Amino acid sequence: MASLQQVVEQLALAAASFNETVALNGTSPSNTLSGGPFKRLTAITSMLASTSALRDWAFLLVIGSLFEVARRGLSTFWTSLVDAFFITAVFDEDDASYQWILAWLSKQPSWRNIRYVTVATDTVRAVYSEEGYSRRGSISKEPSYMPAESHSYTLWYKSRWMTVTRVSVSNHGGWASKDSLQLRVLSRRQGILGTIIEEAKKDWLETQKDSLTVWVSNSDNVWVPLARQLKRPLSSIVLDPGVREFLVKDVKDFLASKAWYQERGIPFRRGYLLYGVPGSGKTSVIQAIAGELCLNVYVLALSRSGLDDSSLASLLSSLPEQCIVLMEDVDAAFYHGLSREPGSPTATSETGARDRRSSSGESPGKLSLSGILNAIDGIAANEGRILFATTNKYDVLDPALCRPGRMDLRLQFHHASRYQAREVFKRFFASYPTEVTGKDDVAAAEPDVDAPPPLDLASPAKSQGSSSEPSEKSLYSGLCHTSRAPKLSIHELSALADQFAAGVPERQITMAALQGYLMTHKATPFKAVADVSAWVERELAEGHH
Ligand SMILES: Nc1ncnc2c1ncn2[C@@H]1O[C@H](COP(=O)(O)OP(=O)(O)OP(=O)(O)O)[C@@H](O)[C@H]1O
Repeated sequence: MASLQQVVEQLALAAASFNETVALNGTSPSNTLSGGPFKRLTAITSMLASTSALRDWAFLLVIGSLFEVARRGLSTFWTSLVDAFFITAVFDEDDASYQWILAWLSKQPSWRNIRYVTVATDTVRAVYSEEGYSRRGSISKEPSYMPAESHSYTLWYKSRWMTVTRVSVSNHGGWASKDSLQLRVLSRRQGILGTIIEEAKKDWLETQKDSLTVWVSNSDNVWVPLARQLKRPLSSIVLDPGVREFLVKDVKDFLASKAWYQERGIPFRRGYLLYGVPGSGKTSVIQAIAGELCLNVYVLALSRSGLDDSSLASLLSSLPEQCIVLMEDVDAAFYHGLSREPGSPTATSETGARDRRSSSGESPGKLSLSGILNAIDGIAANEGRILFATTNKYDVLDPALCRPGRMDLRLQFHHASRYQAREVFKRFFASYPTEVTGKDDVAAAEPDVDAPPPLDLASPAKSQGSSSEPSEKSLYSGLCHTSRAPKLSIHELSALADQFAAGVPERQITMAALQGYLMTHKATPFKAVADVSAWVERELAEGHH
């Protein structure tokens, strides 16, 4: 060890005189090679190479190696100990089980006592308690507590000790990060994990019962949740008689027929093409069906730049077993210069589409028609999915896309019929929350506990004409419009709805436009009826339809 000390001293001396020489002479180190510092360096080198110094180096090496071996041994021992006594599970953010575990955690009594959390208020990540849904049916942004990043929590579950750690791993050079939850339960029985996951899934479904999650694919071609939406009641969709019921029955039948499909060797998939005028309810009916059947919606934008044949196939094959895939405006892909074969020149596009795209600076997609067709019904396409495609331009679509097996059911949506106009009016001004039920008067309607006492406008004689409607001033009285609007009996409502429908020409106005018009008369049904003809004239003159 003495020689080591000498080496250190020599090094210090050499460094000091080296600095001195450079500072005084302003010479570069190469100029000093023949001077004192060089001699000292030579002395150090020979000392380092001497037998005693080598012995000391070897000694240090052995000590260091022993320490490292001991450290690794301890770490392996700890890992085996943990493996022997703990069950460890990792839940990745990309997987549905991640959300289940978050929902489950929020319900654990010991979770309420944690003292360091990340607060989430966005509707996708946050795990809402039952109270998170306000009584009026909207998703309130109540904060929920998520595990903080890189922090470990200790919990007790069924008298078992467990830890929860949220880890965030960054990728793409730190631009993106991916979360995972690590659960470690002190137990030798693996069944405990199954119990937790079962319970977590149940809790999650419970929090989801009034809402559905909309997923989109991100630039990495991975499904990510975009939004949680309250379910839209099916009854809010007004189509011609029987159409809505037919569609829902068909989807339900499909979901219940897995064995039937298997027995006959038919791929268990079904595709629906809803086409027709914009604003006729295509998207709305899909949303309502998803809510009715508790299916999440996976939105696939074929015109998204960066989407190519292989990523489309992998996205469609990584869907959960029962879900709705929504390809909105499926014509957009064709319009934007879709090629028939991978790498071939555009075959189905309108002339000049590619030029338009390059001049607009849009990045060229590598999606081909055969890629889309393969993704929809190829060998890798997953089972049990329901595909809904919508378009306003049926003629642009390639017939191969529309054939049965890909689009099993094609449904055309039109401008509003008089029937639809009547029904949408009834829905708008019914003073009870559900569908028009045939109840005779408002007294039979369910009481609205939040509303102030109803206005006394029930008598038809009194309610004729604008005098029965709330005055202009009352429109801004601060009451919600449902309490400002006159409470109409079922007979009054029917009569008004008939008058309204008579003012709407058959199949010339869209449902969206009708809805927009009624929105401007939320509290004034009589005025809505009185002004409808004039409004229709204006709409048609302006060529909106
Ligand atoms: N049949 C309908 N019943 C009830 N509401 C409707 C109906 N059609 C349209 N609406 C209303 O009009 C608006 C637009 O409807 P939606 O987006 O479903 O139409 P769309 O046919 O999908 O239009 P686009 O082709 O432009 O996407 C929504 O707010 C919806 O509530």
